[in-house]
Amino acid sequence: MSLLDIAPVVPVVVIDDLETAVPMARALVAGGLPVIEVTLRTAPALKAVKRIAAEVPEAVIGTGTVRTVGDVLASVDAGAKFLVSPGSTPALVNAMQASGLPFLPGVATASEVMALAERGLTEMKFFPAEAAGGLPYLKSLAGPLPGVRFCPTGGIKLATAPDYLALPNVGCVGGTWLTPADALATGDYARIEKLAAEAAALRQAS
Ligand SMILES: O=C(O)C(=O)C[C@H](O)[C@H](O)COP(=O)(O)O
Repeated sequence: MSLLDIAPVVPVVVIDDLETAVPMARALVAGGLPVIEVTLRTAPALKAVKRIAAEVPEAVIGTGTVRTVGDVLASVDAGAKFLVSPGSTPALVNAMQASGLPFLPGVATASEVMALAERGLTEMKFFPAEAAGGLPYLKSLAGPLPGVRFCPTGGIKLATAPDYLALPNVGCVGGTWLTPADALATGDYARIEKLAAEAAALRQAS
């Protein structure tokens, strides 16, 4: 099954404390969101991926903020099941393709989408979704660029996700709202599970 079709929302998580990784992943899975993107923006990120991969087998754990060939190799090494990048350089896309993992290269323009389509790629991250034009922009891409589907991410919340999910060229959306920093800091995993459950219910609602 495509990465875009497993769950309506992909939580984008920033791990500051390694100890939060496993209980956080369990809460997201329990709420109904098994696809989890750990951003490589913090020191414990790769260790967090490794732990989640080992201890939460129901999670489909991947890395985000993948910017370099080194990030790709380190992600594979940590046990990531997919890769997400904010943008797409030829060297990075080559490395992501060579990894053999599913991946969502970041795009924000029609030309970027077309460059990836020339490589046979049909699933991408639209980033930064709201800032780059949001719903009307994605709607405008659907006509001239059929066959490409997106995971818009950046500025999307529970309230705005349904409109994105209703677009024919959107498979799922990504966002950080599922794992608020204060909930992680205080160990409020029940709140994270509740946020995940609300988001997981969007597929039926949309
Ligand atoms: O660094 C990356 O590659 C990312 O994944 C960036 C995230 O997609 C955004 O930071 C989403 O953040 P929100 O707008 O809070 O939902």
